[in-house]
Amino acid sequence: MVAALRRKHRIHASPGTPDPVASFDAMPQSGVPAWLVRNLKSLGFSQPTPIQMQCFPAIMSGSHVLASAPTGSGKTIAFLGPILACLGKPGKDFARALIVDPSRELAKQTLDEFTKLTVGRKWNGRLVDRMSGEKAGNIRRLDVAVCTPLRLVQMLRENRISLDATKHLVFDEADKLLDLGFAPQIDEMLTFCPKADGGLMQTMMFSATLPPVVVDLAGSILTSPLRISIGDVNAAAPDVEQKLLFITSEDGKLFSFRQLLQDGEIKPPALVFVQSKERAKELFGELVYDGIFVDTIHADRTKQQRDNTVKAFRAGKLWVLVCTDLMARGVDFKGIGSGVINYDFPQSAATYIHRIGRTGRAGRKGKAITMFTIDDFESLRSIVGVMRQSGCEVPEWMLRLKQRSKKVQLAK
Ligand SMILES: Nc1ncnc2c1ncn2[C@@H]1O[C@H](COP(=O)(O)OP(=O)(O)OP(=O)(O)O)[C@@H](O)[C@H]1O
Repeated sequence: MVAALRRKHRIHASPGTPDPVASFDAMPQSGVPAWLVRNLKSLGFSQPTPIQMQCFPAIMSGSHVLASAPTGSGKTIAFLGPILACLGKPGKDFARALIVDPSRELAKQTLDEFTKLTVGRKWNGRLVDRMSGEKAGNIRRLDVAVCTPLRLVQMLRENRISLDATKHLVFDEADKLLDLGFAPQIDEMLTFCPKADGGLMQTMMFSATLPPVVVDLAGSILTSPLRISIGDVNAAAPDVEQKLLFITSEDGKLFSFRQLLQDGEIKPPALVFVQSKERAKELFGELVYDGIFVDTIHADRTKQQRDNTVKAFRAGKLWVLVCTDLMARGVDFKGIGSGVINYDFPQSAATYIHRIGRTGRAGRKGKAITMFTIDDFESLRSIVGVMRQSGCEVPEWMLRLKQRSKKVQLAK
């Protein structure tokens, strides 16, 4: 029966992983508090997603966990839920569980999910950022702390907070946190974590993409982790229709984008990814004069501006949100149906998977359009690989372009 359940939901688990739970109703028998199951159901969820089925018992067993599942498949609750079950009830210590997210937007969203899960109960959760850091010495009780690496390390370095009471640690979007941009901060933060029996407290890593090099790296941080994956590893979410759009020159992108909007190919709200903050500012400047309700999110915008923009987009007050890869990871916008546009070509298959994963979430259908020019030919192959793996037909003309790309490369 367990094997059949795993097969049905494409759950892969390393030997020794406890049996998955098939339904919310079965959860109390395996120690999940009744109030938590009630709250899960009152969110309108009829059954746990596959990653939740497997992660509740795996995390509640106390093991370290390395887990991957498609974008939008409910990974946040897959770690928050069992952590709350392990913590049992609100406590008196600081940061009993610590969730590390690569962006402030994602950290805030994780906290929102915590708030929904614990509604009606006296749990404490908060974003541990610079502001709360100033007051951090006064915060005694904190069940779940959510943070970004930079702020966390700053506060640890300045001895304003301590992780001595932390029992559960989650690296959300683990491959992003372990890549070059964040690795020094993660290394440093790990030196502040108390060790037991030579290892870290229960540590868990989650992402939709875990390339082999990250799995190796994770192996040096985690102790005998249970390895859990749903479906194909490093694949796009199954409910996203993926399209490629060839644009003859960079200048043609804006015209094509306007055309896509006009033809209804892109239906607002739309999330438009560009490569840099300069590109974001440039495109925003163009679209704002078209009378489109547009805004932008990139690293140069203040915290307040970013928060307001996310709020406005969520409330349906913006049609188009132009953003950098800052928004590629984890962010959950419910209304995006046919509106993820890669205006600038993603630099890696992982970035592509996460960007287009902003749509087609939680069982809803989605559509993503990726523009490319002759300058992107060299990167095309890995994205076409992801599309093929998802069962997309790669048109004949694309295959011809790939041949041309070889010539282009040779000509260089
Ligand atoms: N059991 C469930 N049934 C239906 N919807 C769910 C369930 N669990 C979570 N969701 C919803 O699914 C959406 C996606 O969840 P979440 O953001 O956790 O995805 P994710 O797997 O972390 O995605 P990403 O890899 O992009 O970060 C959220 O809106 C969440 O509330």
